Amino acid sequence: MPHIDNITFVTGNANKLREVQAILSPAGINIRSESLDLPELQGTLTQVSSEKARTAANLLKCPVLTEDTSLCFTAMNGLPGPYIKWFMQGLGHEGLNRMLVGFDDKSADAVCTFAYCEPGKEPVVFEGRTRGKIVPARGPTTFGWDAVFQPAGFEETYAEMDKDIKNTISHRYLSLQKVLDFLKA
Ligand SMILES: O=c1nc[nH]c2c1ncn2[C@H]1C[C@H](O)[C@@H](COP(=O)(O)OP(=O)(O)OP(=O)(O)O)O1
Ligand SMILES: [Mg+2]
Repeated sequence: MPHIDNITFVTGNANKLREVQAILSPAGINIRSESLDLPELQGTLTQVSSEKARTAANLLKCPVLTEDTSLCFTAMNGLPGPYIKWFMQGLGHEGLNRMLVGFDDKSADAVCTFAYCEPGKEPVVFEGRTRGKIVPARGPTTFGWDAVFQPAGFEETYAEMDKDIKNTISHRYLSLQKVLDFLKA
């Protein structure tokens, strides 16, 4: 099992990379990274994520970490899920809210699915989930759907929160803790 310093985190999303670095830095970890927008298969959260890692490991020929992020509306049986990127791009914050007009249940799960893979081996998947609800956009609109997701137990959206708070309760934080436990074991 390689040390985390010898694993490359592959993502095309600079905001994700920034958060991963911020979550890992208190532990003194400085992860390598590679900016690549990998092709993504359709399927369950686990399938999308593990195939992304397999592709990255085969491309870069080294141990990799990738992650896929989903936003799962309870009223829609978990959709848009891993397809949130395209819904966000096509509909924007207002459209995401409009999707839930007609449903009383505005709850949603933010899910981060990390996958670790060594070339030629099977990917290992780690899931982190933060429960919350979809609200009209509040706060800076710098990162994806942060402005419309209000985590349960908080009055602020992810976008309004201090980054230090988001990074200790987020789907990404929870998933990354599982990755660290796996790498330590
Ligand atoms: O904490 C987050 N807060 C708000 N929005 C977020 C978050 N994390 C990902 N996002 C957005 C980015 C993309 O629109 C979609 C996930 O798609 P996803 O394929 O995982 O991300 P991506 O294509 O931007 O980067 P990557 O190269 O790692 O696949 O949700
Ligand atoms: Mg992607």
